Amino acid sequence: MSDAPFTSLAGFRTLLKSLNGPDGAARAAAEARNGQLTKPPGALGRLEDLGIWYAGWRGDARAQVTSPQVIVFAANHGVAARGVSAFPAEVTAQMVANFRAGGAAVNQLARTFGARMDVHSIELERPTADFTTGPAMTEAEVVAALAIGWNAVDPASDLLVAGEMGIGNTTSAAALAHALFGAAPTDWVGRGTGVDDAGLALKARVVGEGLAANPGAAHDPLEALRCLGGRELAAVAGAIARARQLSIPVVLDGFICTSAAAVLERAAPGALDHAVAGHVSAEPGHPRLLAALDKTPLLSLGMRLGEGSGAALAVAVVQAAAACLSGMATFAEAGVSDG
Ligand SMILES: O=C(O)c1ccc[n+]([C@@H]2O[C@H](COP(=O)([O-])O)[C@@H](O)[C@H]2O)c1
Ligand SMILES: Cc1cc2nc[nH]c2cc1C
Repeated sequence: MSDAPFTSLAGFRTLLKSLNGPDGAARAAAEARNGQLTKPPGALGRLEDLGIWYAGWRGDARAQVTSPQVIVFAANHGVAARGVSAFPAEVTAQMVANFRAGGAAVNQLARTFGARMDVHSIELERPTADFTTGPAMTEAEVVAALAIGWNAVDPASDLLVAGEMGIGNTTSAAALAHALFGAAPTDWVGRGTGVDDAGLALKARVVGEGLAANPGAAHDPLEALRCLGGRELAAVAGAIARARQLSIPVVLDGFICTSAAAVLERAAPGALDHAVAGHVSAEPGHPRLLAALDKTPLLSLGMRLGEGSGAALAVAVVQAAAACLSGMATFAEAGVSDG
């Protein structure tokens, strides 16, 4: 645990502008090693780029993924009272209990790939304000949530998944994406947990109302997070920023996680260079968001659960990429004739 080195959005913005890059020497060594491994050049496809990317950020040409961390941040949204979800807001707290008991999908995925899992429930009894009537959070509230995410990252971990749980948060994520990237509200809304056609139309109206009620959100990504986001989205953003400071690569999850991450990239271009898209969600705004961020997902399995599940599954792909790059023999070592 650490005390977050910011106490205001201005402080967080300053920090984002001074982020570290990957280790160029380790990356170059990984590239050179990849070129000598016992396979035709490029035969491991994207796994090769992924392994080199991971090695560069870890500062070790033979880095392996041995201590991944999955964190699930949960919070409640005032906008849920507008009827934008197929499920009642109580489900957020009920799912937190399920995460803690080990019964959710993400628990099984984290365990399958040897990841530590932590759950941070953020003031569930105090939902954010309904963003169609004004800002969802005060500056103190959004900074506190960013700090919860920042402090949740284990410095000893070597890969991070920041998941989320919050009934109503696909509407918040759509509003955030709309503020960050423009386009129409209908381009960003989807069925979330399963709303019907009327629910989908309501979500688009609510997103439009959110921008109208918070005009400053369109001009400043961190202000967009404060006005349209939620505590779990801010915590996801804080955790991803902290991972960057610790040189811990990140696997992004679905639509909500990616919208929170997008705040960082819009506030400081390059702020997501240490992150890969774990999967593309069935939520229709997600492929659009990934395209805007120039990220190609590792997996496309039609998942739309959130809670870090798609990213936890993609941890296996990053583990595999790092294992090949670090563990394979070179042509010289194996006595295999090269081409
Ligand atoms: O990750 C995704 O792309 C995703 C897509 C749809 C729904 N979810 C999850 O479902 C919840 C939000 O859905 P909703 O309908 O309440 O806005 C929240 O807990 C998310 O984790 C997540
Ligand atoms: C049951 C349920 C589980 C979830 N996990 C993440 N978001 C969720 C939303 C619902 C409704």
